[in-house]
Amino acid sequence: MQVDGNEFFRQATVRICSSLDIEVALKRMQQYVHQYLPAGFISLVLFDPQKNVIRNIAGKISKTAEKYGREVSLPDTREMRARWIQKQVGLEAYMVVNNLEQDPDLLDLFTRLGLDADISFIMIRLELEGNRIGGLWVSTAGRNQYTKEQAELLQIIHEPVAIAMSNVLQHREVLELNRQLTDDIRHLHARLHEKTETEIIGADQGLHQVTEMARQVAGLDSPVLILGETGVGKEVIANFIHNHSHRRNGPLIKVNCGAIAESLMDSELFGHEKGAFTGAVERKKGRFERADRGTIFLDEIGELSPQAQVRLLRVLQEKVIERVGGSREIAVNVRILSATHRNLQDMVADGRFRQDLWFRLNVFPVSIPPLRERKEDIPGLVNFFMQKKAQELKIKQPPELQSGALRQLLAHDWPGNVRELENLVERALIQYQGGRISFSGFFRKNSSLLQDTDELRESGPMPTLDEVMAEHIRRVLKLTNGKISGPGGAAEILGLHYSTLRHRMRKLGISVDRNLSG
Ligand SMILES: Nc1ncnc2c1ncn2[C@@H]1O[C@H](COP(=O)(O)OP(=O)(O)OP(=O)(O)O)[C@@H](O)[C@H]1O
Repeated sequence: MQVDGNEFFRQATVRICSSLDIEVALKRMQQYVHQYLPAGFISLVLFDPQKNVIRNIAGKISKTAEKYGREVSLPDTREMRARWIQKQVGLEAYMVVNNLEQDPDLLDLFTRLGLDADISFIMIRLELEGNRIGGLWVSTAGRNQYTKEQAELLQIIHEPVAIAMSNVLQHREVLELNRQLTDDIRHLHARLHEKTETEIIGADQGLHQVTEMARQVAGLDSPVLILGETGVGKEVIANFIHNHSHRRNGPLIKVNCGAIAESLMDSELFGHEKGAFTGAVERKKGRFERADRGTIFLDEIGELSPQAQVRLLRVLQEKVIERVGGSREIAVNVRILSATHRNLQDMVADGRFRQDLWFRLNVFPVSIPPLRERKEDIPGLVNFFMQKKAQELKIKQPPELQSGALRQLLAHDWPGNVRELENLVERALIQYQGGRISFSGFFRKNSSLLQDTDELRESGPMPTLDEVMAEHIRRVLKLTNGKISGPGGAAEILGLHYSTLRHRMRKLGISVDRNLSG
């Protein structure tokens, strides 16, 4: 068929520029080109000379190929590199392959891509400002389908196609930057609303040693492992270390390793490339990348899956991460703080936690004692939480404590540590109805005397009311060391006048050591 080159150029250019959606534009151009040469498949292939890889960015190169293919390494032979990089237009402006069997390098590439080798194709070199950016691929099934003249006809449109390809890439980059910005803003908003308390109550008392250790290590980049029961304030110490380090203006990214599904852990920590797995519709930065030039706080580190432990070890050793589905190493500059309420040493002994990872994390362990071992901190904590919670609940003036209230708090065992104390103060303030505040109601409700009905039914013959009362009074007397009246005495805790309590005790046959009674 006689073809007017100028008309071909004009019509093909109009089509490749006809839509912002490159898939639509490419399809229109394919339909036009197909009138002059077989064009079953048409695609734009990007070439990255640094990595010596190619990637399909629009259209399809065959029936079975993925639409947006992954990066594929080119065989690293001199001939192959010359084909893609040399600029001898005329010799390398296009490539016509009618029989892959005659081209071992290309055949190898096709085999690796899992593509049918029984095809013919033309690849037109695409350049922009003298640099090779990729190729226009046109292919059809069967051998010996193309002539040199057809390739030369296609070559006429290399410039408009290269410009269209460059526009697509820039447009996608803008979209990706936009998405990352939105993602970053979302994270910053989340951080703004996170509590980042830096004040350590008890820094001069029960937490003196812990605070000193945190201060010593804060300025260094060493990993710190923060140990302690749940709710003791591990996160408070992590905040303190970050805020006293040279990274304080960088991000502090918190990860609760126990709260992330195991299947998502790798992608959460290290990010993923688009298409890395079903649902990975966009590239996503992981928490390590977000923490770059800052600190990452890995809470509940004992919950990390074995795979994530291996990947974390690699970050600690090599200071690089690899996104899921990616092949590129990304350097990260991150300080690692971790915390757990578990005994990691036992977990190492049981084979549940990697010993090499434990050695790396345990460079500087800081153990926070439970609240029951530092009761001297309770008055300061109560005062702090009264102020804080009153503010949150919009109570103008936090109420004063009833005499004896503190004594009650000091007597409690605090299995839930500081968090339990914080919650108790909040509950008391919510229910506050004026006057001085007391916490006795909460402790009474928690008493084991008030078992639920099932437990009661199973616990054998029911005690009489007098027996229950007698046991409860004896417990309270034990708590107050036999003190009956006055602040913190048993009468106050039980909400009785002291003479009423004495009367009841006499009636129930409860005696008390006279030296202790008030
Ligand atoms: N020394 C402290 N000074 C001020 N607030 C504290 C202190 N210790 C704990 N808190 C408060 O108690 C609550 C629990 O503390 P935090 O979350 O740091 O405990 P954690 O040990 O990290 O808990 P978990 O084991 O559940 O992760 C938080 O609201 C925190 O602000």
